[in-house]
Parts: sequence; structure tokens; C-alpha cells
Amino acid sequence: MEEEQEKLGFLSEEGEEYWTELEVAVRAVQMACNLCQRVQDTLISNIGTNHHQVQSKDDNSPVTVADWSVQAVVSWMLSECLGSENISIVAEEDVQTLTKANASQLLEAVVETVNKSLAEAPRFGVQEPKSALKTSDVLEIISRCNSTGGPTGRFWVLDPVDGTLGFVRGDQYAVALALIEDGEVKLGVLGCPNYPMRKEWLSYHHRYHRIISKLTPPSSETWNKGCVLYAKKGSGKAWMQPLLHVNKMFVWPNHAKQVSVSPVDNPALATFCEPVEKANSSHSFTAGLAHSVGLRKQPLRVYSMVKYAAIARGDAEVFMKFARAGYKEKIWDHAAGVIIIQEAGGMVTDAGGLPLDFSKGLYLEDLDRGIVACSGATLHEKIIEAVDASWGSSSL
Ligand SMILES: Nc1ncnc2c1ncn2[C@@H]1O[C@H](COP(=O)(O)OS(=O)(=O)O)[C@@H](OP(=O)(O)O)[C@H]1O
Ligand SMILES: [Mg+2]
Ligand SMILES: [Mg+2]
Ligand SMILES: [Mg+2]
Repeated sequence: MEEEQEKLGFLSEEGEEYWTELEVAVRAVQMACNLCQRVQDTLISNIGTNHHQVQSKDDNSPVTVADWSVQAVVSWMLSECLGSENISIVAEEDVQTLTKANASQLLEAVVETVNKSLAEAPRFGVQEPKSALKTSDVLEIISRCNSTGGPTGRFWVLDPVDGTLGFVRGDQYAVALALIEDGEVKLGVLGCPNYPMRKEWLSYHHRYHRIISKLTPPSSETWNKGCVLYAKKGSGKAWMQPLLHVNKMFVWPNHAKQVSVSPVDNPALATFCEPVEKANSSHSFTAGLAHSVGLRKQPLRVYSMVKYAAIARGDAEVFMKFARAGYKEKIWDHAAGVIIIQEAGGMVTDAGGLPLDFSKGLYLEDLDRGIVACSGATLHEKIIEAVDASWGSSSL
């Protein structure tokens, strides 16, 4: 990994195309990460007292004030900086829950969070709104993200908070933004506000240890790091900025350094990551795969697209996800992570070895069984072969 520090401005040397979009996307994700950190701190320090800030969706998955607020802030940033007439966004959240009669407290919290964040826009080199956004404005910018994607044209893909479960548990989560054109991912930006300074701490469950364990956790100084990763299609490079903290002095543009995947191709030395929840990916199937290809280390179970970040940064070598039959993977859960890993030198395919297809609307419609991301071709090939060998006897 190159240690040299570079300004974000380096990117203009790689060609003009998408340069403006990438710049705006990185700023938007930096702002979103700051917003999330504030909300997560409040949630964790007031456990039990602000129930309205976390809601349950129809599928029982959580959604929070941060999910809607990030969607609003990113939607505002893209429209403001690139012109609302040019913007089409596919995003995870809608305003249904927010506009229910009994949700006024929730909606109020979202509007307040959004305005607080937008007031800080100048610190990210963007002019703040002339006056605070009204409730109707906030609902409008959230619901404007109603594109359904597809094979033609240009659209953004946003997962405002990925790994919401990790977020409410005080653990890892990500903000993911990608630009897709004619079915192909062109840009990816991945904010990982709790990405630790040392990779060993990725498996460290912060809140759990703080409350229950006598172990000394990393001090907040060393723990509370975070990064924003990004890449542009075809550049062969992926970059990382430290997270900008609004309460500390900083000057935009931020510094960036190049990241690349791990050179490890011996399965015995490789680390594989997977979702924390068994309901999201079969732990028993991946344990069988790990055994048959000779992956010897314990799986690194981490919430969210931070798993993609870990591969791109060279902190782990493999990411596997095998959801239950019938579950359709959504494009916002993968687009940004896939391009960042690819440009950092890694490979991402479905379990049949084919690239993920982002041209079919909201879902990865034709995904073959699961997702396999690797730092290199050797590990990738071994895993794809192992999937074929063990699929028949799996109950997936
Ligand atoms: N049943 C099922 N199977 C597979 N995947 C599902 C399922 N339900 C939800 N999701 C999506 O998984 C996203 C979270 O993935 P993670 O890798 O973070 O999972 S885990 O929390 O670590 O277990 C999560 O993203 P967020 O909603 O943005 O958190 C979902 O889009
Ligand atoms: Mg969700
Ligand atoms: Mg998600
Ligand atoms: Mg989400």
C-alpha cells in the first residue's frame, strides 16, 4: 500500500470524466458520516429514552432517524451541486413511515438532524441553504430518490445507512453511494465512520465490551477513526480519506492515500468476512466452504459494507454472502463496494463466477446463489470451485 499522502485534487489527472461527480459524492458521504456519528452517539448514550428514533420496517429490519436524514442530506447535496434536473437517485428509504399520523416526533427529529447537518456544509466546501429546510422540503428531497434504476441512463444508488443493525448496536455501519451509467458502476464512495485504526479491532464489539467486559477498550481517541473509500471505474486505483470531524479544525480538500488489496493468496493465511446475522447469510454453508478450501482463521463477522472496505484496504482477503433462497440482493447493498474492490485490485462475482449485474432495476436479478469477493484470482477460483462441489448437499 502506498503511504504517500496526496490531495484529493490528484484525481483530475486521471481524466475529466466524472471528476465533478466524484468530488461532490465524497463531500456528501463525509457529511453523512458526521451526521451518523452524532446520531449514533445520542442513540448509544440514551439507550431506552428515545425509542422513536429507531423504527421497525415490515420485514422487521430497523430504520432510524439517521437513515432518513442521510438520504435527505445526500439528495440535497447532489441536487445542489450537480443541478436537480440532472439527478436521478435509487435509494433504500421512503417517506411512508415518516408521514404516518403518529410519527410527528420522528419527523421532527429528522428535520432537525438534516438542518443541523446542512448548516455545516461550508466546512465541506459547500454553501449551506439560505434558510433552514421546512418539513415539506425534507420530505420532498427524501422522496425524490425514487428512481428504479435499469439498463440505460445515469442514476445514483444510495444506501444511507448500511448495516443499520450494527448502527443501532453501536457497532460498524457504512454510508454507500455509487453512480451507475448504462448499467455499469462508474463511481463508488463508501463511508465507514467506525472503521478502526487497527484491523484487529474490526472484530471488537465496541458497545458490548464497553458495557459488559472488564477488558480495556481502545480509548475513544484511537478507536474513533473512520474512513471514506472511493474509486472511479477503469482507473485501477482506489483511495481512502480519513473521516473529517466537524468539531476539529480541518481544511478542505482532505488528504487521500491509495489503498490496494492484500497480496495473500494462501488460504491458510487468509481472513474471510461475512455478515454477522445468520439470517442474512448462511454461516454453516460458508464454514463448509472455508474448510474445503483451507481457510483456517475464524470468520470475521462485521456488519455492513465495511466488509467490502476491509477487502479493498487489504485487511481481509475474502467476503462471502449466501442469503436464503428467494432473497433478492438489492443494488444499493453492493454497488459502491464492488467497484472499490475491483479498482483496488480485487475480484467480485456471483457464485457462478459472473460479474454482478446492476442493470436490472432495484435488484441483482440474475445473481447465481451468492456473492464472492476476493483479493485475488487464486483464492477466488478456489472458492468458486468449492461452491460447486458443495452446493448440491447444502440446504440453501
Ligand atoms: N434476509 C436477508 N438476507 C440477506 N440480506 C438481507 C436480508 N434482510 C436484509 N438484508 C440486507 O442485508 C443488509 C445488511 O447486510 P450485512 O452484511 O450488514 O448483514 S449483518 O447485519 O452483518 O448480518 C441490509 O442492509 P441495511 O438495511 O442497509 O442495513 C439489508 O439490505
Ligand atoms: Mg435497511
Ligand atoms: Mg444496506
Ligand atoms: Mg440501509
